[in-house]
Amino acid sequence: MLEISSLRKTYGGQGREVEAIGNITLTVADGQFACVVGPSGCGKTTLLRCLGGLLTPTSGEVRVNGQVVTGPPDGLAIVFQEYGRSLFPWLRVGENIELPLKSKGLPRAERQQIVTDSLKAVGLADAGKAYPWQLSGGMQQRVAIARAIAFQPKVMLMDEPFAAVDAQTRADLEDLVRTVWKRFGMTMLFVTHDIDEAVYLGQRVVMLSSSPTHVMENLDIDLPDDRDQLKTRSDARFVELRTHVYARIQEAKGANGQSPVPTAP
Ligand SMILES: Nc1ncnc2c1ncn2[C@@H]1O[C@H](COP(=O)(O)OP(=O)(O)OP(=O)(O)O)[C@@H](O)[C@H]1O
Repeated sequence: MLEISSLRKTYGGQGREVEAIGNITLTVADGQFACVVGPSGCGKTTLLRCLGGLLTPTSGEVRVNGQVVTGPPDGLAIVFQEYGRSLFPWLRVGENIELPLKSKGLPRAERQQIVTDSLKAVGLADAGKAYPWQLSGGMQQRVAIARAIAFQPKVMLMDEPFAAVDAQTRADLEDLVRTVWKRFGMTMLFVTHDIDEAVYLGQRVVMLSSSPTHVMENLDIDLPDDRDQLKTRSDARFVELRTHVYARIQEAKGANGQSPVPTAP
């Protein structure tokens, strides 16, 4: 469970203060898949960093599984956009996944089993001995997801994880994330720029306003649970939902003086 209460975050320094988050209140229930969208610079990454205990809120409170976040919380994993920077190039894929497990104090045999299972879960059963740089971008992001799964998190945060991969790989990874979420039942908060991706993946889409950032709308995604890249995306309800989200984000951009895209989606 994620509970964000009146969260405000400003960055300061050298006489210039930036209000990254104005006032966000948001709850994500256990096991829910929520996607967050909003105009560029509205504080999505800042929000995830506060949840992950990597940044201290200026005011307000963030709780993960009932505990106030004051540092990286137990049972929480984050997958970042820059897989190239999040994997250690001098460690093999299996060692990358095993590393955080060492801090859990698990015996070696158990760690190895978890590494094998996690790689299998992301379709990379044979990649354990490779180095990350020997793999494609999409495969490296699978490794980053495998590492997060291996940690058996109750909560998974994903920050634009597929922004740097090609469209076909992106579609495969989206389906992988849905499969992993269903299999492991974690609470998922997924930040994306891509409105279609948010509607395709989520049970709910949280729309953030532009600065001063607040939750503009919480939209339930009432699409069937079984999602399919072709069928779901051509479903009339999918088109309706993504059009609604698109219009709201354009509105938010307009309100902030950013020029909205002139044509309808
Ligand atoms: N370390 C920092 N120091 C100062 N300002 C920062 C810092 N990090 C982010 N900001 C500012 O805070 C605001 C929110 O940034 P953030 O990266 O959280 O937004 P975002 O919604 O994730 O952006 P995007 O959609 O473009 O990735 C921006 O104005 C940004 O310039």
